Amino acid sequence: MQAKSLTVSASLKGLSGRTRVPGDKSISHRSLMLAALAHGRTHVYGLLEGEDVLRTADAMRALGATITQKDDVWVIDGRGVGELQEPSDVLDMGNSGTAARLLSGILSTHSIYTVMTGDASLRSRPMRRVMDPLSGNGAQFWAREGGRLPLSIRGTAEAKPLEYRLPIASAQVKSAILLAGLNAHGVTVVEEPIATRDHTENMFRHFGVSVDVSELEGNGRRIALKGPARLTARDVIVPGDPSSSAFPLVAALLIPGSDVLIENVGLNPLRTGLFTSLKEMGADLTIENERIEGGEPVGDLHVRASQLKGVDVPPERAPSMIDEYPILAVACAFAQGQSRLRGLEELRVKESDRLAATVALLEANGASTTVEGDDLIIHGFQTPLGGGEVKTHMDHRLAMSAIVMGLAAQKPVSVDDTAFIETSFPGFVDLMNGLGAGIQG
Ligand SMILES: O=C(O)C1=C[C@@H](OP(=O)(O)O)[C@@H](O)[C@H](O)C1
Ligand SMILES: C=C(OP(=O)(O)O)C(=O)O
Repeated sequence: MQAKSLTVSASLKGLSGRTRVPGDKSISHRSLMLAALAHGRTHVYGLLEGEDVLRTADAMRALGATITQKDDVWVIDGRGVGELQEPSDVLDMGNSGTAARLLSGILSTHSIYTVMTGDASLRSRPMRRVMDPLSGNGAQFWAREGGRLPLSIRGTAEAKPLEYRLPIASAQVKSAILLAGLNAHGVTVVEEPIATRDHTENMFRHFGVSVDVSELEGNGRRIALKGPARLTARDVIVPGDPSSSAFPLVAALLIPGSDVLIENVGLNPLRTGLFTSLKEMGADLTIENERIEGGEPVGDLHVRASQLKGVDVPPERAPSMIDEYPILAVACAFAQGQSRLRGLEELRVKESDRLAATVALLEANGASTTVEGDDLIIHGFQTPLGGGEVKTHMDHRLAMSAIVMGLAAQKPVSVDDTAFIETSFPGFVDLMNGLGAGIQG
């Protein structure tokens, strides 16, 4: 991707109007993968056409599914579980951890040989978290030192069902094992000590696969499914991505005079930790027009500029807002008093080391932070100076967080590379300018 730097100055007026963010990234990846594994034709409405999801679409095509696009409807003719074809070339998953990890699960129970790679960021991310458990079903994996891509997989059609307790809270690992279970012979069981986003489980049911979910002590879950399973094509409506809504939402909270409505945002309770945390900070945020669409709760977020106060976010909330910490940290920098964001160890293995990069973003702009173990402490400043140069390390969420910092800080913020915003939020700058942000360039 060609680097694209940007310097962002304070918005001269409050943000206002109505807007819609692009489709949910997690649901978009899964809709393409499940549709490719289903019998029949699936239409997907509202698919996120971001680079990460386009990589999944290319991979599913290379594996034999027919995928076409007509206006904003995606049409997928599936092949059935166990029927994916061996691709003739390497699969390039770009910047997407979700694509690489979920696909590893699917490929482990197909008797084909595949090689997966990605960009420099993805090639630095850990894959052992899926390779190790998936090897238990009889598949073979080869990766670089440290379990890094490129990764080769020799899958098996005689897969044993896995029983696995997640050592980390990760919806990607859970989903990889469940996807492998679709073509294993017997009952696959995953236990998670803390519930993570359940889009895979919900979408399995939508495609006609029965999934048994029971609550475990604390906030955990046990998920079981019997293979081999048959998926029947079903149309999918993708809601707006709550993780993308976070950026215009926090910008509107921080820019004085703002009043914005973000319509049609997914409100799955395992994704809404940011909204809870912002409300605890005193955000004027209300959810309107709540309804169920395509099997997921959705609603409109009405947000007005607010003076925020510091917050203490407990570690058990992390899975429900895991991608929102950089932008929450920006909000905390503008709050009155101290904030403590707890249990952030997983941030170190995202597109970048997001804990280190978030600290650098805040410090470069005059906010003061401390890291204690896996906790990030932010000493609120009301209106940080800005004026910093932010390095985004191929990480879309850092780029958008830095832009929001620039829109609300006293001095312009320069961002080394905003190109990776295309992975999850195409049209981000235009959308913000449509609300009056006045971002130049
Ligand atoms: O399952 C998913 O769609 C995702 C799970 C999360 O990753 P982890 O499972 O690594 O926490 C999240 O960070 C990612 O953006 C999307
Ligand atoms: C962590 C993220 O995505 P992925 O793991 O799919 O690269 C993200 O979108 O913030």
